[in-house]
Amino acid sequence: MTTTKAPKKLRSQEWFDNPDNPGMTALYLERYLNYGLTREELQSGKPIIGIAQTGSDLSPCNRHHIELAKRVRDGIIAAGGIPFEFPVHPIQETGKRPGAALDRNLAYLGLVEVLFGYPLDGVVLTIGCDKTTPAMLMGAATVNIPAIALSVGPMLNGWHRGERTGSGTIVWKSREKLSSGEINYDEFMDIVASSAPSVGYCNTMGTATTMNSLAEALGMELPGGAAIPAPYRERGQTAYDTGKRIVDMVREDLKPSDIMTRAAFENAIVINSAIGGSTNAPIHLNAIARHLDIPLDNDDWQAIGHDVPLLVNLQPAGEYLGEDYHRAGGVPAVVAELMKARKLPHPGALTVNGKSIGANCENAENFNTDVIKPYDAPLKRQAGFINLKGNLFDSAIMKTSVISEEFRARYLSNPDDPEAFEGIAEVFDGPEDYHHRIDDPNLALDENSILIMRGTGPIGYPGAAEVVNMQPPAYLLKKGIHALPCLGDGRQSGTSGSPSILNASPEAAVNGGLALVKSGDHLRIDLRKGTANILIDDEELQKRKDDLIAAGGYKYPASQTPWQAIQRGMVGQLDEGMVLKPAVEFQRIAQTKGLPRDNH
Ligand SMILES: CC(C)(O)[C@@H](O)C(=O)O
Repeated sequence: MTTTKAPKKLRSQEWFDNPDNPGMTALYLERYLNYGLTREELQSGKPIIGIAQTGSDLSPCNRHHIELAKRVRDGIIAAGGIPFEFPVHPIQETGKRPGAALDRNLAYLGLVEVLFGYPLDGVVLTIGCDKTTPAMLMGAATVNIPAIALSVGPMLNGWHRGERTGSGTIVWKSREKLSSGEINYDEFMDIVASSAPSVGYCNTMGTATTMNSLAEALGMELPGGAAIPAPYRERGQTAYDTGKRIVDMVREDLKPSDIMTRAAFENAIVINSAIGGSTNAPIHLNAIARHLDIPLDNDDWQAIGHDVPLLVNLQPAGEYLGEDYHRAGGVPAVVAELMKARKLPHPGALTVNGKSIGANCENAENFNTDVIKPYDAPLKRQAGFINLKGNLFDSAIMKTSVISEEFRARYLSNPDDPEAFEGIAEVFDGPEDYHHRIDDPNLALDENSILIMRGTGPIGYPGAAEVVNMQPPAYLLKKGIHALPCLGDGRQSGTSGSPSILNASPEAAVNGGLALVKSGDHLRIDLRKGTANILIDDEELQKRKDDLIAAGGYKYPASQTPWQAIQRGMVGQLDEGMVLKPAVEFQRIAQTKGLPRDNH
């Protein structure tokens, strides 16, 4: 499928070439002429292309975009456009406290104001670190001017003593060894540093590689663009091609709403299961969809994604890392495997290059079937998410592809009650409480314990922190118990191999079911039925709720910054994408709200 649309007056010309209002036109033009740009350039109908720059010294995962933007500029100029690079509020997953997710909606708001308020005809979205990708796609969806995403790419593979060390995943594995005394603090630091050997984002299938792969799956990146490691030659070349392509997209008036359709989201859900994508993906894709007025929820993730097998053998669900993923063929090779099995739901979905995802990928070669498994010989069958419900919450996600053999044998193998387990709750109010008490022998935790982390959702821990993957106490680790069931209203790193029950909505901070659980309560989780319940009767549960509300509701720490307070007042829950409620009413503003008014 290709797109050809009649040329229309460029948006930027309303600023730069409006003879009906010479005063304003002169004012809009004069300062931009100071860059050495000529009137001829700005008034001849050349598309003005924004480069939304997410790289900075505060955001190491995206910092390489500062280099790549040079090649994007070259591409834009080569295709007859004019590049205008501008900064985006930095979001660094590993650096920002109390959590980078708090800033996703802030960066989104900033991008919307820039795209709407300046003379831009199209935009290159420089994506990478976890939240930069959804923030940019949400902004592009809202303003709906032609947009194309460029990944910064993963870091090179990490190595330590001849073994691959993957971002994040090695932290969770090695902290167990540190706790049980197998390695010391310095060794721990060296092992973790080895996993971050170059520019780029996490080299595992963490949230960054997931979200960049899904940006490609949604059709918003050039084919093959997600997996190229940041330092590779092809990365700069893709940057150049991306710059060239956005100019033509403006000429074709190919907009995010033409590409990110319900069909594209359904493709992305299937591809997410096949790559073993992060539990953060439903949050962000549900959010992007909301900004496009496309219905999408966690029931869709289970219905469309659960039966899809795991094909990509990357950590944390598998063994390899980002360079291997790229060399095996990246997203196009995964899509080709799905297509051969007729499991890509919508091969006809349009992508930024003007062709369908099916046309782009059907002949893509899989160069390493140990890294990208054929559909009929997957790493795991039925590897998508389960959407659990019950009196504990209305929705919480469990990633089945990271359920280990040890976990399955201990919790999910009772022949009389397959896929279900019961346990006794130990409740922690936030990560501080967990760190303070987990090794206390008086808790007497054992394999029947279920660890609960609450107060960590979008309101309780503003933005919802990645704190739910809790390791067992040292005394259980030493006995060989590497994972207890974990459950929480916060999130978990996409690099974690723990099969936690995450993103529970509504959260404790709005007096959801988790606020009512007490340590010692019996819980029942049934993966086949998709249920998670406290085993107490409804009357007792209602009484606990009444008592909690009478006592003023679940308590959480006060806001520490203005944005924390503002967002807390208007943010939704994780199952609905943690979006700002008023913001979703502003879908497609460039089409529905006209142009902004003149400023003088
Ligand atoms: C590893 C991080 C920082 O936790 C994140 O990038 C993720 O994968 O979720």
